[in-house]
Amino acid sequence: MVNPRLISDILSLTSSEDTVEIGCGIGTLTIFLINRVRSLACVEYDERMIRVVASIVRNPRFIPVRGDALATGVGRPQVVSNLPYHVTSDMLIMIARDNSVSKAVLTLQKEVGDRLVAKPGSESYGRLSVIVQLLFNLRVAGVYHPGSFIPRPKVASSLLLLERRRTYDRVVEKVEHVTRALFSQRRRNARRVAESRLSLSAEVLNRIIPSDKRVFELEPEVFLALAEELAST
Ligand SMILES: C[S@@+](CC[C@H](N)C(=O)[O-])C[C@H]1O[C@@H](n2cnc3c(N)ncnc32)[C@H](O)[C@@H]1O
Repeated sequence: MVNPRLISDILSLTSSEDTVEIGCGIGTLTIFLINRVRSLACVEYDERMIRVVASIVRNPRFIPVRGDALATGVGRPQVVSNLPYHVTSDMLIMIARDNSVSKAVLTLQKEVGDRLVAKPGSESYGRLSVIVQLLFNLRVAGVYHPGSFIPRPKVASSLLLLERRRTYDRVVEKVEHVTRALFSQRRRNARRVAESRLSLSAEVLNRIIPSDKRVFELEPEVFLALAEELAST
């Protein structure tokens, strides 16, 4: 990350609470973040990077951890990350499932950011949009040119702020199941797909799913209502 505007935008969204940075790299953001938060743990997969960052950020409030963030989880109220591109979706689901996280300040590919904030009926709307929108209030805080990074990616990036509005619980776990089942046939009539993929009665499906909607046109609350029915059976 080499764009000072992006770094300052991230810092301005970050609160002072205990924080985890996922993937600190050589510490470009970390050296500023440590002065902004009460304590900072960094989970970094690459052992060489963690050695570099540990030698640069010499502060008793800094805890460098060599590990896979998908395995360690977050376990703190705030997470800040320029997410590793190859595991962005997995990281988002991990953060969504971790109720210790109340706030996330995330840099990710613009295309993924667009998917997260997408509205029902749009091409970008999908599983991730539903799950993340049910759990968080979210907004795109900025869009950044590929030259903001070295090496330079092919695509632009977005900065997203996520603030938790709902706990991940048994019902949201069922939302994961419902969205997986229905979005496998996103353009088909939602009731027809639900009849074949969910173990719910026709009466329940007819009550919850509007007859003329296709899967990708359903509001997040419809997936939630289906999940609530499944969780109560
Ligand atoms: C996109 S780079 C961000 C580097 C730095 N924070 C910056 O913005 O310049 C992502 C970092 O995540 C690390 N990483 C990749 N997979 C990871 C994982 N599963 N857990 C923790 N760190 C990971 C990579 O080694 C890399 O340093």
